Amino acid sequence: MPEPILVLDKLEKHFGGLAVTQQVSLDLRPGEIHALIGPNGAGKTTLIHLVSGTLRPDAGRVLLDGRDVTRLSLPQRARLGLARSFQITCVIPGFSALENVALALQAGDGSSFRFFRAAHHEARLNDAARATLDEVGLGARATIPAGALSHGERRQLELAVAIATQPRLLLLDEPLAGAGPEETERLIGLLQRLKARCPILLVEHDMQAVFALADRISVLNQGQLIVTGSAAQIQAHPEVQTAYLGEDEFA
Ligand SMILES: Nc1ncnc2c1ncn2[C@@H]1O[C@H](COP(=O)(O)OP(=O)(O)OP(=O)(O)O)[C@@H](O)[C@H]1O
Repeated sequence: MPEPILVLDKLEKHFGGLAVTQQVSLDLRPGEIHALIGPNGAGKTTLIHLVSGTLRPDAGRVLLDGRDVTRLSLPQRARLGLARSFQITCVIPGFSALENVALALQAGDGSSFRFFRAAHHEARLNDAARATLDEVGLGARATIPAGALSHGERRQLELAVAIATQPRLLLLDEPLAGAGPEETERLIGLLQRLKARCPILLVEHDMQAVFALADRISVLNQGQLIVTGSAAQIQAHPEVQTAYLGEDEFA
């Protein structure tokens, strides 16, 4: 089995007296989509914050490629290849899709944003940006301002911006939220293709999408990890069914 890219080791987080993350351990391996699910308030978003570096755990460790990054800030983790999409991704509405990706590529190169005017004329950068847009299925929309893209296309662009920095992994918090049925299908296909290049830790409420996409699923409930397993394993798990009582995902 390949070495995991990301390891969460007994992570703990409290907000006042509330234990929101309790001894949570899981890993993310190359080529996989690992979905994190659980009822409302289970602690999924908090766990993503602990991984990205927005929040520091009270105890436990986050390892990226075997390196302990627990004490590193969000930008320091991002530089090591931890890309979080959709909440911190900066897409500039007035810039074309191509310019947005070129800017991300340039930032990933370590060059200064001061040079972006010159850079967007640079053929090499544009070729790479175009290839990234092709990869997410937006090649034909390269010249359209980001602000004029449809909701689903904007998500595709956000993914292009995220992968332009050549991350080691992607943290995706509800990438399908607000997408219509066709857009959802397109995004599922895209995530399926992207995972070979970049493994994905995914928080998603759309259970059908989770079952279609995830190689492994971890279920959180009240801050505790109940089980990690395949879709069939977690669907058959009695504690998972109890945790979801009253919610419609497993009805
Ligand atoms: N900054 C905070 N201060 C205090 N309590 C918080 C804070 N952030 C989250 N919580 C609490 O922690 C618990 C877990 O919240 P979290 O947002 O991580 O859950 P979630 O599984 O992502 O929920 P949802 O599916 O509804 O988005 C909730 O009870 C929430 O009210």
